[in-house]
Amino acid sequence: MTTTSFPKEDIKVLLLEGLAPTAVETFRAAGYSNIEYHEKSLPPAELAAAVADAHIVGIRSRSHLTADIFQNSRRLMAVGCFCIGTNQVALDAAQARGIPVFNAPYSNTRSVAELVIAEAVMLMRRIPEKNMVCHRGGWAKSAAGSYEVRDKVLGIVGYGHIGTQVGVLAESMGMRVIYYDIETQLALGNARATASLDDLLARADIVTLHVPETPSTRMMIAEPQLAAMKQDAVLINASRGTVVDIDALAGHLRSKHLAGAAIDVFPVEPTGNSDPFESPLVGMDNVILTPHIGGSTGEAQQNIGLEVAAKLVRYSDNGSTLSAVNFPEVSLPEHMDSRRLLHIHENVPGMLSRINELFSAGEVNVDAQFLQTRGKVGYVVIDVSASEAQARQLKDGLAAIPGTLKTRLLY
Ligand SMILES: NC(=O)C1=CN([C@@H]2O[C@H](COP(=O)(O)OP(=O)(O)OC[C@H]3O[C@@H](n4cnc5c(N)ncnc54)[C@H](O)[C@@H]3O)[C@@H](O)[C@H]2O)C=CC1
Ligand SMILES: O=C(O)CCC(=O)C(=O)O
Repeated sequence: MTTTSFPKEDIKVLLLEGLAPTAVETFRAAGYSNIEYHEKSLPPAELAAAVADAHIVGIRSRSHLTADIFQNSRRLMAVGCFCIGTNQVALDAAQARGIPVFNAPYSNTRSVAELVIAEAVMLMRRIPEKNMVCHRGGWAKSAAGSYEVRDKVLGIVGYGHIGTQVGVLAESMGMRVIYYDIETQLALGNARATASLDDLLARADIVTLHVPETPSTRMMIAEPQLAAMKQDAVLINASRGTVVDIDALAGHLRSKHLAGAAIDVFPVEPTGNSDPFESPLVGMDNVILTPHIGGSTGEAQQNIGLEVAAKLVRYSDNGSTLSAVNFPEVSLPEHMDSRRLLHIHENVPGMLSRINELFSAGEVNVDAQFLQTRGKVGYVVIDVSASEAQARQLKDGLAAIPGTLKTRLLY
């Protein structure tokens, strides 16, 4: 009674970007054997073709799933972002095709926060420059420009899951934490909200960015904001590359207005480890450059693999969409004694009555019904006591309702 409407071995799972083995194991343990696994992201044309052939797709931050890809991927049922950010996915286009997108909103939070704290210490001690001098066979033993982080002001831009973790860790080391967020956020410990971004930039010795990529955060730290930072302050960006004007940052580092930076994310990132990396910051001794590894720890990747794969399996097996980022959220009980029909449709008036007419005309007993809408999409789940043939007939009937985006039958 828990198999999906077509055999699980026919459900093609495409996993890109070297997802942790826990992801593959979770699919296999749930009976999904048709798994195509890639260590890297794919070039755009290959990606489009591979996604068009898949029912379930798992990616990280490098694979850009565009509106065109969704338009041409008729089999696609669900997408899993095995990370926090979902800016690489055209979420509205996915929604319009009836495709839920899941992510792992917390699994790598701690990993990013730890890296940021480590970088704050390294930058305040001017370790990047000293490290380079040693590598070149020199010796730069000096306390000039080196400071403890204790009692320094840490300015956190974006006080969400990661920002708050960074703040808690920083306070435990004696830093004074201030933050700026567009939403009113509960201050943890002794952290204090600032009145504005400019206020934060004028007061912080260390500025760290933890905002998502959105229109409001694009180039949020550009020339005027960099100019507003304190002399000898340092900047850490482990959010998204589009948040900082990287050329302007290079200028402020070169002129020694800013003492250093640690940058993990870039406006354009290589698609794989064999591709070249280019940035105006390359070769600058006062900059720590890392290849988007804020969330790349064993712990984070294992947990993300389990979490997102489990969400995809649950949706495929049971229809639950809890924590989908673009889709009506429904947490469903198991349906051991019923057959379950899923109907994803355009969110227009009268849809539910058309669905119900179909069931009363068919004289089928409805055991349970769940409805949720979000944006332009509605999602109805109906459990029925019906034979397989009756259920298939109902599925065909549902598919014929104008405005239907997708239907599925779970046994
Ligand atoms: N470097 C890496 O490997 C990783 C990077 N990230 C990035 O970090 C970002 C933040 O992650 P979380 O803290 O989990 O997200 P979150 O959603 O919990 O927090 C983001 C915060 O930023 C605030 N915000 C949004 N727009 C803003 C604006 N214009 N000005 C000020 N605040 C604004 C939000 O209100 C929210 O409080 C993710 O969206 C992702 O892009 C996440 C994980 C790993
Ligand atoms: O590890 C990754 O591929 C992406 C991490 C990240 O940026 C995120 O979780 O948003």
